[in-house]
Amino acid sequence: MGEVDPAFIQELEHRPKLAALEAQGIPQIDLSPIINSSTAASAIEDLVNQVHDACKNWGFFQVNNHGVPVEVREKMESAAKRFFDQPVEEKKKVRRDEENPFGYYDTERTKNVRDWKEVFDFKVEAPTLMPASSYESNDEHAIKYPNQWPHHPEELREASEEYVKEVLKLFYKLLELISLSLNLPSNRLEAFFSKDQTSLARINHYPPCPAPDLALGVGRHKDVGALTILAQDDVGGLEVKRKSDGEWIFVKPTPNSFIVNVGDIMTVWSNGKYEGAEHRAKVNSTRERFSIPIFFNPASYTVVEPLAELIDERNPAKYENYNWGEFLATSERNNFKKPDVENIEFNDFKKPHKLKLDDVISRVENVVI
Ligand SMILES: O=C(O)CCC(=O)C(=O)O
Ligand SMILES: [Fe+2]
Repeated sequence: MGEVDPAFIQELEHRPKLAALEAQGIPQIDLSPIINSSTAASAIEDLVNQVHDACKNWGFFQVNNHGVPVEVREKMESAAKRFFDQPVEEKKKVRRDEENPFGYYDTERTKNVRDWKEVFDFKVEAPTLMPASSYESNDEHAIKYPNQWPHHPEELREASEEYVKEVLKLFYKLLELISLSLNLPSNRLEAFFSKDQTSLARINHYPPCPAPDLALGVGRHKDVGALTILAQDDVGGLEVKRKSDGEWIFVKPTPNSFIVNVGDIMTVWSNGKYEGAEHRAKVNSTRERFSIPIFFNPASYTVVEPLAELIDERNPAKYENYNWGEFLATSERNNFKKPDVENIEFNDFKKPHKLKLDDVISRVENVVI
């Protein structure tokens, strides 16, 4: 990546402050009650309440005692480092392109500004049934995309597959807790993921940056899927926009914990009870940083709409329904073929019936950029 190309430079108001604000961080949730089999019902109830408050007030929380074995995570992290330590020509052997949207990529933009990062993407379920780029609603053009695994390091595939298997178990536990926290049966959301899920795992590598005051590793955004589970290393850089006052709060790295956040699909399912928060990743001039998010998404043919149990006369649906595959096809086509335009985001794609101030602001920004 070398020196700072103007394409990486953030507008003045979006540049990061180098001193981090750590006060009153995201909620910490200890999942041991659901890992131990002999847990009292009251402990589960307490956990469900914590999940409810975290999803509602922050859209983000951190979990520990989550059941993912530390060795599995360490193996994943060391294979990831070995992959990115290689020369760029080697990494580009598995580059993502119009034929295959998964693999290595180093030119991603968020809100039309280059991110100071390189990524390696792979699907949780492979091959994944994804809509072809020209989407039709009864899509006969769905394509089964395989993952592209590099020859070097050889262990990346096995380490990744093992890692995903363990994080999936955590995901299903969180999904149960979230269902309960919305006063729904614990298995209410599971069916969305039982077949053809389009979940995506990503390894983010942020090299040291000569201008960490001007560029960002990932610019401000909300995740578009249902739920994200992210592992970050000990360097730190993730910041979450606190809902109560709009301040950017640094998420202090905690060894062996995971960061969980709500995405736009969950916002719609919950009819706006749980809304994800904007977040971004800062970079620094001395240390490279890694983070590994898994974006959990339903099957591409899912129609995303507020859950019927959560709407009634007093709580009418706040969102129109939309087809997840159509959203994916539109945003992916946009990112591959028209790199100079804004990436498609949820707010541009489907407008809630009732506009909230946030939506208005983000659309105004989209126009200005
Ligand atoms: O690196 C991080 O901490 C955040 C990454 C992120 O938000 C993303 O990849 O969507
Ligand atoms: Fe994100």
